[in-house]
Amino acid sequence: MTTQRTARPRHYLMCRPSHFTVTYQINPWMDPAKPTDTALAVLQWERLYALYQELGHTVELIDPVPGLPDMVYSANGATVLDDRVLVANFRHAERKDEAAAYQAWFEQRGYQVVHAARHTNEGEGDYLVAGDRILAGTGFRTDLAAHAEAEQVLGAPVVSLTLVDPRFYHLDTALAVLDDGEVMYYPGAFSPESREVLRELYPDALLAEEADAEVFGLNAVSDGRNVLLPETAGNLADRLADRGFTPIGVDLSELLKGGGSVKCCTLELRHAPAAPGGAR
Ligand SMILES: CN(C)C(=N)NCCC[C@H](N)C(=O)O
Repeated sequence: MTTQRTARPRHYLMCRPSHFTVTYQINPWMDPAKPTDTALAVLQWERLYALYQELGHTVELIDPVPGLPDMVYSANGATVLDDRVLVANFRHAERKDEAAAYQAWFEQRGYQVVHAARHTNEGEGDYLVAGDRILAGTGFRTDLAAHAEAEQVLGAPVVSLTLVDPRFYHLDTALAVLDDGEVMYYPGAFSPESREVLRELYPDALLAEEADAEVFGLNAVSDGRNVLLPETAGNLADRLADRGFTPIGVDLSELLKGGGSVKCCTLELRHAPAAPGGAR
């Protein structure tokens, strides 16, 4: 019998790709010699933005900043748990200034804790909240030392996972949280030790094949029932359907040129009810 899945309304932060282009290379997917089409990127992004709202989710927006073309990947801006925000501290100079924009956005909304990170971390690119724990990537972008800082600031136990394949440079390219206790991942992206950790924590996980991982199929967003993922990850979509999820294919081919897809464009805001007199 197929498991019945229940969607939970979510709250997301997105950034319109008004200034999207690829003029530098900080991951293997980016090629500045390949032309980009900003108008098409905006159109594809608008479809994702509309889709979330059609599914009953709330989406807030942060203003894109000229000269910060990667700001569309809002998942990298911070990690939010209840009323606590750990702001990103980007590895590469090209993205460093994004942190101030994200920090200001959260401060203006009256979050209790808005922590400017001491250690290099790239937000939900490497921190995925999975029920009561945080799965944390390291190896390419987020420093291992940052994981202890995340645990302290966000107040949840962190499980460190080491990424070993440069194509999958953020945890959210290699693993997606489908529900509090359920994940899908591509084993080949992880060190043998981390594969063992994942096997123990999630013996029933959906294991993705390389072909689906390579088209960023794991860069997916789930609300517990609907799973939005790149439309090219057809095999993975079928396997999600077998497990009772509703896969929804999305075309973000322009944003793939920057090395990101659905999840990268989506930062989840998980917060407690605003305190009396709070700004939200
Ligand atoms: C799924 N991924 C990797 C993300 N969470 N973010 C995409 C960041 C892309 C940007 N050009 C960079 O290389 O930082």
